[in-house]
Amino acid sequence: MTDHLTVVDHPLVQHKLTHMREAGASSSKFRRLLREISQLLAYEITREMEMTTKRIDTPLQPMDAPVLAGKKLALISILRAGNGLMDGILELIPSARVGFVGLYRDEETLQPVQYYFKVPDSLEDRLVIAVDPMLATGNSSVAAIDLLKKAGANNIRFLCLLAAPEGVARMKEAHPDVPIVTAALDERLNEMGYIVPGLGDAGDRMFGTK
Ligand SMILES: O=P(O)(O)OC[C@H]1O[C@H](OP(=O)(O)OP(=O)(O)O)[C@H](O)[C@@H]1O
Ligand SMILES: O=c1cc[nH]c(=O)[nH]1
Ligand SMILES: [Mg+2]
Repeated sequence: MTDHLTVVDHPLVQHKLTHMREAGASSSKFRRLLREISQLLAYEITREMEMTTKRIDTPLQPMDAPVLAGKKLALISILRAGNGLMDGILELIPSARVGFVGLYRDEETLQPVQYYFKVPDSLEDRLVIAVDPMLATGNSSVAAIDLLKKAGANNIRFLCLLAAPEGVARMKEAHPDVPIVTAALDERLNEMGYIVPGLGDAGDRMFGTK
């Protein structure tokens, strides 16, 4: 991918996102819509994956048919909310290897606190897609990608549902080589570091916590 930021303005994505933003949406509805959107965003972020051909026999004749090249991609969920995107993407790419980066954002300092890290081997040979619904200050995604690079990843893309301009700028500064795919670029962050208009705390809305 060449653009640093891609906003997927597909009507189905935008319609589903509007329903997710609504304050009254239940956790089950929120999770279902996130799963559905994740597959549409994954479709976009996996464009331009490397391809090769495989010799096969159709019922009529042999052909050199397109297949994905190289090692299986690595899908990395930034816990917890990343899991809401990961499940749907795994349905689309069932052979993906899966990793987890456990981070939460300290509510006062807005700095990420790490509590878990487990990723597939040979990250340096894989396309790595890191997923987290929210890109707010960018502190969490920058930290997660720092860790992935330290573990060897060198071909990383970041998939999120909502991004704030502040977070996009922070990612561009820290990781200009990591393209971002999102469903929407919102207006700004509020004084608490929440994306506005946004949808609130994605993890809490998915899991029914406060
Ligand atoms: O760009 P930032 O300012 O770092 O904010 C974004 C982060 O905040 C949320 O996670 P949270 O800390 O609420 O953890 P959770 O997924 O466990 O709810 C979100 O899922 C991102 O990881
Ligand atoms: O608006 C925001 C900002 C950070 N994390 C969220 O879940 N929502
Ligand atoms: Mg949260």
